[in-house]
Amino acid sequence: MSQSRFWSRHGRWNALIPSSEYRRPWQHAGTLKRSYTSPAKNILVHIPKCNIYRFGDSNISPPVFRNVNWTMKEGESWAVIGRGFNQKTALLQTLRGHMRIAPPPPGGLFPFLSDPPRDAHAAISFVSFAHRPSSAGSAFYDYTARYGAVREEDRITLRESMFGEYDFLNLRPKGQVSKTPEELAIDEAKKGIFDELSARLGLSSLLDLPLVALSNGQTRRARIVKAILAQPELLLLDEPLTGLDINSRPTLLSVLQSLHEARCPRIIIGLRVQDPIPDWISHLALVSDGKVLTGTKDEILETQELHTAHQDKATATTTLAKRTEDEGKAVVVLRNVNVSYGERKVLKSINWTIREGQRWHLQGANGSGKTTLLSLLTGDHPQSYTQRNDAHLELFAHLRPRIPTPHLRALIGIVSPELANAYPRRAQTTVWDVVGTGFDGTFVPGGKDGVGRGMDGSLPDAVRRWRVARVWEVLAALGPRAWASANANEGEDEDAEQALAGQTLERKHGRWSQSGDAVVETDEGFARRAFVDLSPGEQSVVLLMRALVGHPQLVFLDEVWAGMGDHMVRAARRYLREGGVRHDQAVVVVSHWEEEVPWTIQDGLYRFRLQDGIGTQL
Ligand SMILES: Nc1ncnc2c1ncn2[C@@H]1O[C@H](COP(=O)(O)OP(=O)(O)OP(=O)(O)O)[C@@H](O)[C@H]1O
Repeated sequence: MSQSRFWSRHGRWNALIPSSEYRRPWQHAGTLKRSYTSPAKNILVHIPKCNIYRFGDSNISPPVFRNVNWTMKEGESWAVIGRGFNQKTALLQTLRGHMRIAPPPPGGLFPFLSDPPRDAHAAISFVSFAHRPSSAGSAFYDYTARYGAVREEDRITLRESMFGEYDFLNLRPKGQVSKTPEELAIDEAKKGIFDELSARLGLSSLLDLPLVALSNGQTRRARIVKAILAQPELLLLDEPLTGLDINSRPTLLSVLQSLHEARCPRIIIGLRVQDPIPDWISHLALVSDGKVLTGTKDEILETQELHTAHQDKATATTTLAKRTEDEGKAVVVLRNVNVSYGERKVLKSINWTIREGQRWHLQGANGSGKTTLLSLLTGDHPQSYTQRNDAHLELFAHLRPRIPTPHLRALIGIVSPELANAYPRRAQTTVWDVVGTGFDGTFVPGGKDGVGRGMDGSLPDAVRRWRVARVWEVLAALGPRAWASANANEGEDEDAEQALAGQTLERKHGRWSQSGDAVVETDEGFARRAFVDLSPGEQSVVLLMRALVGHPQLVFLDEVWAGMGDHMVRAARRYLREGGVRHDQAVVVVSHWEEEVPWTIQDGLYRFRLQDGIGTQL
């Protein structure tokens, strides 16, 4: 069926065509028609000079946000931009009803939902790309399952995940009752929309793959499509661009723009301060140090806050030695390495040598095979064992089958979205425990002092003491005091360190430090906290500490900044550039944002790009 016939039969999902041509959403049978006459209906979000508290905190405790004055009107396009400590996400969580607003806004937080009254829980959706929530359980989730034969329970395909496995039988989701003609009409319209969105977001060729086989960026795009199909009235997307390759970003933004303009759904996006702000965004809510600054994009961009964040990137200095070329010892040698799933060839004849001391940026579009390549090097991929004939996979001067996987885990420090999702979140596991598992590359804390048992199970006392000292070292370099220092100094490190040294370091009132009453958690306090209770950004930092603590020969930093606040990123970048990794360690950074890599070409950075399965050193 041609596209125009499709639209005329089912009513258009107006968002997919320019909004100036068509502005009436939800016209197909059974869906809600909206009119926009009453003034309340034109106000989407209304927070008039209120404080925002965590539930359970009284009005005399310090609020998460003080004196918030935010009115979002129909027709405006808002982004929430946050620096540090996940405050952006806290503001978005406020819109989900996860915070207490005092006094409660007269007319409700969402005036547009008042006539006829609609349930905000049903009307507002939130998609976040933070790590696995703590509610997902404490067990280790085997993230390597996707590389091997797909298990029966993981067989559900992308298409089935959108519409249900028995959809073709036209049955209601959990019953045997056939769908009504009206339901079938809605389904058909939704499928058309789904096909259109899938095509625009590059998912069409993946619809019949098992969900577990999708790459990170492919999964993110699929989650956005699914959220849109659920027909919320307002969709909150937290960091939708993170993890998307450079070509997908404009496409996704243009889809979001047209959906928003057609109000099906309206969209608020959460961005990090360092993210580019899409042209179509007209208004910003800038969240910083317990304050929310709202206004037009131009007004907010003029404020000092955003400038400093951008300046920081330019001011860092490097300590990286000059390019080592062929001097260092080879830690990885790949020759003619291949990975395929049936007919699907993901990596074709890859040749790549990584030497000690080198810093690499591994590049490639979503689905180009970066994670697959790293999983060969970490030994997690079953095909790391089966490189035969002229294919050669050598790790730390041994052929892969000759080096036991537990040894590899101790020799490689890794941060990745897959590992972050998989890391067990047991109630009793502390930050110290998690960092301590980095020495042996395990997932279960153990050994005296929680610093592991060593490869042969007997850790000499001297090594144990070194490990303990080393945990304190990374806690100091990457923990809350380092973030506060990065926050305070905006570039002048020494002054800030001195200012901090004079402070009483104690923890008060959760994770959000308030402006004016600088409160910084001690390393000891942070080390004792339960990993599961940390914010996603804090968890990311702790997993970075885990990757670096043992000074492993090879470090993989895959989307290392995910979820981290601006201050954390600054502290971690500084540490990485200024001695956090030594000259005998090799580092591979995977990121779709060149500016996120802690080193530049001038510093001697090497680049390896995957495209259509082929790897090229640039
Ligand atoms: N079991 C499988 N069967 C078929 N294809 C698979 C399987 N596992 C992975 N793939 C495909 O392999 C390709 C490479 O995936 P990979 O996760 O390595 O990409 P990536 O470069 O890391 O992407 P991203 O930037 O989105 O993280 C993807 O197109 C994915 O769909």
